Amino acid sequence: MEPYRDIIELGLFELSALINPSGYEVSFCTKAGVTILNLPASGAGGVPSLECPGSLWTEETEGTNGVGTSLWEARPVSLYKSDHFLSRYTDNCCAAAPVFASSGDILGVLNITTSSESVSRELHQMAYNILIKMAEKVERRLFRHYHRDHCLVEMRVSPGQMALVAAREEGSLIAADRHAMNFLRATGYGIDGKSLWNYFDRDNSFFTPGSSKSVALVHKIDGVRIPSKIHFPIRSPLSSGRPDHVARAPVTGSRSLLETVGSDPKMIRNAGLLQRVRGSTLPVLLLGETGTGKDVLARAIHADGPRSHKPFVALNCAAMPETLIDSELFGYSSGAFTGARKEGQTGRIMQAEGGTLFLDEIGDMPVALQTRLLRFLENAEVTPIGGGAVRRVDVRVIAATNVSVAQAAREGRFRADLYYRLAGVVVNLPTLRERTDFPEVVAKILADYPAGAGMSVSSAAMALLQSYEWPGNLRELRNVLQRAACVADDGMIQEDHLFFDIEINAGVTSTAIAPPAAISLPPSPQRGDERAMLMAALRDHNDDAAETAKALQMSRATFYRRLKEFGIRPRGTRRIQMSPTN
Ligand SMILES: Nc1ncnc2c1ncn2[C@@H]1O[C@H](COP(=O)(O)OP(=O)(O)OP(=O)(O)O)[C@@H](O)[C@H]1O
Repeated sequence: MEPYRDIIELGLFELSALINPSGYEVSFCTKAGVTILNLPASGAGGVPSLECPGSLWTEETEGTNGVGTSLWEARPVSLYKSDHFLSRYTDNCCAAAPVFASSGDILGVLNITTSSESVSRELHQMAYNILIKMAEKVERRLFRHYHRDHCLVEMRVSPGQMALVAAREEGSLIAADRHAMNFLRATGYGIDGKSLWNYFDRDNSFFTPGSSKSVALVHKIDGVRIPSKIHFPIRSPLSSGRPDHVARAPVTGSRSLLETVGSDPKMIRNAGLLQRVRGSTLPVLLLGETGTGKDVLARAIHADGPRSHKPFVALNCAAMPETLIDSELFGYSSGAFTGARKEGQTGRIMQAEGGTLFLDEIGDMPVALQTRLLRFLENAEVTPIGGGAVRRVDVRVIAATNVSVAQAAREGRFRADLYYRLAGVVVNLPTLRERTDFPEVVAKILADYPAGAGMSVSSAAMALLQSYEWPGNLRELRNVLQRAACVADDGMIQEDHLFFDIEINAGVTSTAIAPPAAISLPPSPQRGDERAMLMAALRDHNDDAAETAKALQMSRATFYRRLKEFGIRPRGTRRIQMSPTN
């Protein structure tokens, strides 16, 4: 179970992002019916979760219920209020879909539940459809992960159905998912000891590994062409990029100053300045908006300097009460105050001896403490609270803040003399929207994150990222990319994998934040789900608008109008070609 946990968590996360606004909580239960993972409904406040971890949902114990019935029948199940057997559940709507392991056994079920009164039968049906798609997606991810060292063939066996097989490079079959099994068995064969070429005309292009490629496998018996994609082993050095990418995450080792600064001219100037004072003890003051990378840069300055083999000690001055900062910084002698340790405590400054002391959020340091810090910076001596021997300390101080200390000094909240002491070298970090090396930053952040390493970003997704304001700067970009890397299915981040922190930002920043058009928030949960459903349907039909519209039983004109209404921007060329008669 453990190796699969990450993949299942990603599925839950993605499912939650899609249906949580309608008041659903999502969970995963083992094949024994025990909830092991749960994401509560947003805005649930103190309302207890319906499916908390550890709860048991078998048919025997709880009567007809989503999880238990789905496990029993080994198929997706949806229950709307009075469909439940026990009266205590008849206010709830739930649905569950089994997830099959690549062996064909049930691994567990994905489950959605809500007690929200506003969920109509239609909305629940939509949520159910999304759940089924997600369970299949999780299954495909599990299959791909399990067979990542084999050739993977993705066959579109019907307009809405993808089937996966794992094969050796010469075509002999290793495994097939349940959709492929159905498809191949339909020809009257099992897969044991078989090769792809028992079912399809031999395709010589299959034998030239190098990258993912699209082929049409021609069925031996009826000559039907099955559009397929072949992916050679992901770990093979031969499996290089796909055509539609603009950023490919390089593999990075430990982060140096130069790696940290990227190729933005302002950051390069900063790096040059820092290199020139590399060996000195001149204090460095890092100024920049929240999330611009001050902490990361401080660590890189230390790691790249002659003190790298000595401690790097960080103290967040905003996160501690005044009394604690004092004792944290300077330490205290035995019995200095009530509650103090008998043997006293060494302060952070002493702990950083020979190395670097990083004072984060220095602009929030209480004025009384600023005086003590100034004294230390002037004479490099520490006197623990409660007395004791004065110690000389050799540390380099790096301070950082996202508030304007110059302004704070003018207003008397920050000692001007401390400002000048700290400002030996002042480094202004540009905001993310000012940086000129955006794609490079994206690649670097992706490479830092296990699920992101090796991921590409489509041109459209990159354009969308670049159009955003990024009030949370690199930190926010990291969050968005991490989420996207979690939900992207095939190594490529697309527009609809991007979920921005708009709600969070709306609460905490004064900057005007324009959400990019394609992710504008839906006005109501129902609309949100319809949008998600449209996007899921498009994905399932390989972004083919004609096929998607047909599957949804909509005219193409209506389908395009809905896409436009929901701000869904089509990707492939087929989607933007529409005949005037439609
Ligand atoms: N050079 C970089 N390359 C890649 N990612 C970076 C870089 N700098 C910062 N980040 C990402 O942005 C996140 C936030 O960076 P950091 O904590 O250094 O910002 P900060 O300016 O100190 O923020 P705050 O002022 O809120 O403390 C990091 O955790 C990291 O994920």
